[in-house]
Amino acid sequence: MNDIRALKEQQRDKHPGFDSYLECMTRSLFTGLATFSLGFAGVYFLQQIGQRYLPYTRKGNVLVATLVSTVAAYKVTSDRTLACQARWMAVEDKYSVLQETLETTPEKETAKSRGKYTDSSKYKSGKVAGQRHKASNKRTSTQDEEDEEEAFGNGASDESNRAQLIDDREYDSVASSAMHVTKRILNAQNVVIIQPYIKWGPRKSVTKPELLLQEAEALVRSLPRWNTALSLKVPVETLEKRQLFGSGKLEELKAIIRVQQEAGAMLSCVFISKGTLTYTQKQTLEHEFRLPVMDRYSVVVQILRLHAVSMEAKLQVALAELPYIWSQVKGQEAGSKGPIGGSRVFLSDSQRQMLQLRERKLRHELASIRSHRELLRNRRRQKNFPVVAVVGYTNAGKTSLIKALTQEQSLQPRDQLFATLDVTAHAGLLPCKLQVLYMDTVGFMSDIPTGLIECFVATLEDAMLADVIVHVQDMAHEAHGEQRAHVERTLGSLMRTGSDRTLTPDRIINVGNKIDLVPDPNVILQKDASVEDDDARLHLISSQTLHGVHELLLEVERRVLRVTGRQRLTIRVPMGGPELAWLYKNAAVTETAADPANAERLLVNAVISEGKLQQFRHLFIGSRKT
Ligand SMILES: Nc1nc2c(ncn2[C@@H]2O[C@H](COP(=O)(O)OP(=O)(O)OP(=O)(O)O)[C@@H](O)[C@H]2O)c(=O)[nH]1
Ligand SMILES: [Mg+2]
Repeated sequence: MNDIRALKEQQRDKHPGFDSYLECMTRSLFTGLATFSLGFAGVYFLQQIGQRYLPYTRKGNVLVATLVSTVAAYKVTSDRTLACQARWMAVEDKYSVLQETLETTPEKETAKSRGKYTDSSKYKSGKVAGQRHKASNKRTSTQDEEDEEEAFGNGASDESNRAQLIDDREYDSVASSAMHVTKRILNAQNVVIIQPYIKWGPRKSVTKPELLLQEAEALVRSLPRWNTALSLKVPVETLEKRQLFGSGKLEELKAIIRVQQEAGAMLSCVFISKGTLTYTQKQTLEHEFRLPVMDRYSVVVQILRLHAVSMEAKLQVALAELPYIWSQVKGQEAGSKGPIGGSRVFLSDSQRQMLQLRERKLRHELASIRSHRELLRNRRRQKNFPVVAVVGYTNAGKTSLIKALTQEQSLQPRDQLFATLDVTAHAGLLPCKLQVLYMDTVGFMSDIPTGLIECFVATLEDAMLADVIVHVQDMAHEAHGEQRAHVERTLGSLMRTGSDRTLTPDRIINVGNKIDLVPDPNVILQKDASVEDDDARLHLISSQTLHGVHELLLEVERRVLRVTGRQRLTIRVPMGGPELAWLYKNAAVTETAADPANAERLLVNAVISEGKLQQFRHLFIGSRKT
């Protein structure tokens, strides 16, 4: 697993002997030999000086030097070996627990299909399974498997039921007539983008129309083989009008499209960048333009369909499509007499039943996946790894930031909207050597109907329950202020709806990303200097050049320690005793040193939670003082 390998490599420099037992022993032996040589040379040299005054023989000198350096070398080697052994065993145990935690996150499915992590079955056999058994000595792997079966029911048949739900031809034809979405984009699509905006009055668009248009273009760019043939912004009085635009404007738009077509452009569709078009608006515009018309909802659904990798994400997207189809059907039933010419959604009785049944099945399957997620979340909590969720507007650089913080090479940031559709866990190491799990999340976007986002809210539950939330903002984006406000509003409403945790400022770290693209970062710094609460300050970084990433890591550490009630302590433990191994396993050990006051003891600097400290006290203290 790449996370584990990267972590081990990071630790390797800091912990001699970390990587393998053999290496551990070899290093101890070399330290012993070095002590012997230095000791011998030192003692011999001192005796040579003393020989002027005392009657030493050469043989005597060698004998004394050998004796003294052998004792010193023995002491150093044995202490080092014991410490090394304890550390090696404990750290390996701890990693196997981490490995198991990552393996059993809901992302296991995603990871498998992306080939991101190694096959989990490998860890259930042989050496690693043995270690896992040792590490989680209260739970056996059989218990784990029973839990999984209990939560998932009969795994294989569930999988095939879910795959059937996704691959349903009858449904696909209904979806394609209602939304113009397709399973695969086979041919190049030339899209006309029209961005309507209200110029005056109380309902005036908050975001500048140029920025809205840029976002619409970015949505089109996120689809393979989709090109923008033409993009226009059009002022309107209201977004509710039957034909959306005034008659004069509509004629103007039709003429522009006609000119394009006469010049030989093969236009595929018109993308009206409005959340959802009503059935009548869509019908009217399709009739007028003589081209299929899509709105933001259907374009986003098309992107989500193509980017969904895990079964959960696919089911979520499938569920997100249904309200849209029903709204089109209802619009038609309401007797809106749209002109003939648009794509009508005729549903037979059996198709209606099919849609109703599909909705029930999708909800059932998602509920079962979510109960499994809950189970895994509880298990992850028991394992006590602090969780840091990375949230933000789509394309702000969440995945890139996690890559910068964890050095996990398998993460592939993409310049696409909604590139990440699954909440995935990635192991990282804080400067104090405490392991944390970073959760990558689905990006937010404004002007996306709530029905579409609701389906992904459940995946954000994990993020809401994280110890610390990192809010990534794209400082190079002109509308970063609006984007930040939108994310904060959405996070606030998510907290109100489902979570038992409050969104206190000490849990949120504001990160200003892509600072390498900002011509004058001082302007941002000056603005931020007026913020009184230190916790609300913006941390300026670039995930690409890694500028400010180390400072951010220190801030993440500070918050994690504070929020999770962990503390740094120096604990005195007997050399080679069980205490050291216990600390390596249950706390983050930063440093060990010989106790100058007592040669039999070690001073261990560790980061430990209050609960674990109580446990340590209970297990080891009482009979002795630390
Ligand atoms: N110049 C620059 N580009 C960056 C930086 N961080 C991210 N990017 C680029 O921004 C694009 C989006 O990055 P991602 O990390 O995929 O963004 P995201 O927030 O995970 O996006 P979604 O998963 O789609 O919501 C990619 O092309 C990155 O290479 C940065 O600090 N500087
Ligand atoms: Mg991402």
